[in-house]
Amino acid sequence: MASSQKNLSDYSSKNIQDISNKKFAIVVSEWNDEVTEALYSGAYETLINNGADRNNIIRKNVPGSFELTLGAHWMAAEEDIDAVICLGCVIQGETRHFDFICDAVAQGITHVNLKFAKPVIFGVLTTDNQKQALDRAGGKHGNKGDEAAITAIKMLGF
Ligand SMILES: Nc1c(NC[C@H](O)[C@H](O)[C@H](O)CO)[nH]c(=O)[nH]c1=O
Ligand SMILES: CC(=O)[C@@H](O)COP(=O)(O)O
Repeated sequence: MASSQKNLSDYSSKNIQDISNKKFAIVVSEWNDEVTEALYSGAYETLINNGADRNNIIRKNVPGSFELTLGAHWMAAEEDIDAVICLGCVIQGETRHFDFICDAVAQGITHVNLKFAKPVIFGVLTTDNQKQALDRAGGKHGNKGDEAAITAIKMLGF
């Protein structure tokens, strides 16, 4: 279902467990930072609004989305981290570089989930242009950062 049919910020708070003692790492790509900062704000506020302690939210930056995998690996390896949220924005350019980055990040983050058996959330926008990205970073289609945070919370209640 396209984001135009299901707002990224619409979620049910039913079955949300107590996360006051859960520790979250948010790894944020610096590429397209107008978008990724909006994603971070959404994720952070959604964690707080659902009961997370602000002292239990750690932010780490990486240069680009390709580096999200290693950043997520380092954070997931920390014993006291319960979940990792990866936030990035990959926008199509003139070449196939977009395809390689998107595939590498999706595969890489999947691997970190399985290696550490911890929720490592793929909060990465992969868009044709900046407008699509802004629409999904607090615009008309909601905020993928909200979605990523709720996904982390729900996985902790698995
Ligand atoms: N073009 C985008 C990039 N490119 C940079 C890569 O993510 C990576 O940092 C570089 O290849 C060095 O390893 N990154 C994004 O996050 N978004 C883009 O649109
Ligand atoms: C996703 C990218 O790496 C892309 O923005 C780079 O642009 P280009 O494909 O024009 O080199």
